[in-house]
Amino acid sequence: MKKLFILTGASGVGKTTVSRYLLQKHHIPAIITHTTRPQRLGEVDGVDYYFETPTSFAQNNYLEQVQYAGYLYGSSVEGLNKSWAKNDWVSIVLDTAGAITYKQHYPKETVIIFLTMDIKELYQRLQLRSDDQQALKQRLNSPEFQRDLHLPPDLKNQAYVINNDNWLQTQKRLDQLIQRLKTISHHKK
Ligand SMILES: Nc1nc2c(ncn2[C@@H]2O[C@H](COP(=O)(O)OP(=O)(O)O)[C@@H](O)[C@H]2O)c(=O)[nH]1
Ligand SMILES: Nc1ncnc2c1ncn2[C@@H]1O[C@H](COP(=O)(O)OP(=O)(O)O)[C@@H](O)[C@H]1O
Repeated sequence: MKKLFILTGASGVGKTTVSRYLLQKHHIPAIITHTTRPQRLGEVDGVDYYFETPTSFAQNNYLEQVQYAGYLYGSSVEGLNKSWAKNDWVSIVLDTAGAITYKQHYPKETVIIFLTMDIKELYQRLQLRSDDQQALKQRLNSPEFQRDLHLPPDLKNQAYVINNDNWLQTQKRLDQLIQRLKTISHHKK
């Protein structure tokens, strides 16, 4: 059965790290989404995101799109269907608004993983990752960042909440979850 793992939570909480782990350890590839945010050092166009100008962003056809800390982000049905054509289990990194939209569109297929972590540690991680203090400040103050620190009421009892303070523990939780879902889908066959 097809599955879509949605990795969500505030900036810096570990969504991208988890998505890479799901690929490396469990062969679950991530769907690439589109954004107008400037490329960060080390990010690759067509790998981390499709980096767009506001004009090119508007030309795509999105299942959903959001604004996050001043930039646009969007994901397409085409991207999902292309990924599902190659792999039954795929992942996507979304803000919580996107996670809610996907849950409504694909209630049976979505598995939502909401990541949390100690807030002080989160600020430190973001400081370490950021090369632009002004951009970081804008992000931390954005209503979207503040909103995504907590599980939204619409996702209550709909998400696996994983604390990512400790990477070894996170890997263990993810492995257990994947194993459980594999067992369930095996019994359904
Ligand atoms: N709804 C939605 N959110 C997205 C999409 N692409 C990325 N995001 C989310 O947008 C937010 C900002 O992403 P980014 O600028 O890469 O910052 P990060 O959270 O620090 O990695 C994160 O919560 C991403 O999960 C998308 O296509 N749709
Ligand atoms: N459990 C962890 N312990 C320590 N550092 C972590 C952990 N998980 C992620 N990181 C680091 O924190 C930073 C933010 O993680 P990232 O996956 O980019 O978050 P997000 O995609 O949610 O913004 C990265 O530098 C990453 O290497």
